[in-house]
Amino acid sequence: MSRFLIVEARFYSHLNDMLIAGAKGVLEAEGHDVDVITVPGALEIPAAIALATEAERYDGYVAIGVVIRGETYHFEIVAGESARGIMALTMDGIAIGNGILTVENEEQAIVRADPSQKDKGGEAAKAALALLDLQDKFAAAE
Ligand SMILES: Nc1c(NC[C@H](O)[C@H](O)[C@H](O)CO)[nH]c(=O)[nH]c1=O
Ligand SMILES: CC(=O)[C@@H](O)COP(=O)(O)O
Repeated sequence: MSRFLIVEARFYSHLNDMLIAGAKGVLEAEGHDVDVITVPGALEIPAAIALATEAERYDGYVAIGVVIRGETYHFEIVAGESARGIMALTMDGIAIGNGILTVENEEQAIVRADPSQKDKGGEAAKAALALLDLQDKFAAAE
C-alpha cells in the first residue's frame, strides 16, 4: 500500500469532481491511501507538490486541474508553466501523474474528465503508479 496526494486546482468544480473520481478509482482499487488538497489554480500545483514532498508523507502525487482557453495569452502561461513545473519535479525523481486538462472549451474537458469516457484523471493516477513502480524496481536493484 502506498500513500498518494492528489493536488487539485479547483477552477471548475464539476470537472474536477470527475477527474478526482477517476484518479481515486484507480488508486483505491489497488488498495492505496489517497488524500486530496486544493489550490487556487494550476500554476500553484507544482509549488504545492514541492511543499508536500518536504513533509515526506507521500509516495506519489496526482495533479488535477482544468485549463480552458480564454481570450488572452494567459492560457499558454497557465497550461505551459504548470506542465513545466510538474515535469521539473518528476525529473527530480518525484512520482507525479499530470491530470491537468488543457483544452479549448468545456465540451472537450467533459469528454476527458469523465471516467466513463477518456478518464484523464485515471490515466494520470496510472502514470504516477508506473513511476513509483520504477522507483521501487531501481531501489531493489541497488
Ligand atoms: N485560467 C485558469 C487558471 N488561472 C489561474 C492560475 O492558475 C493561477 O491560480 C493564477 O494566475 C494566480 O497565480 N487556473 C486554472 O487552473 N485553470 C484556468 O482555466
Ligand atoms: C486559461 C486562462 O487563464 C483563462 O481562463 C483566462 O481567460 P482570459 O485569457 O480570457 O483572461
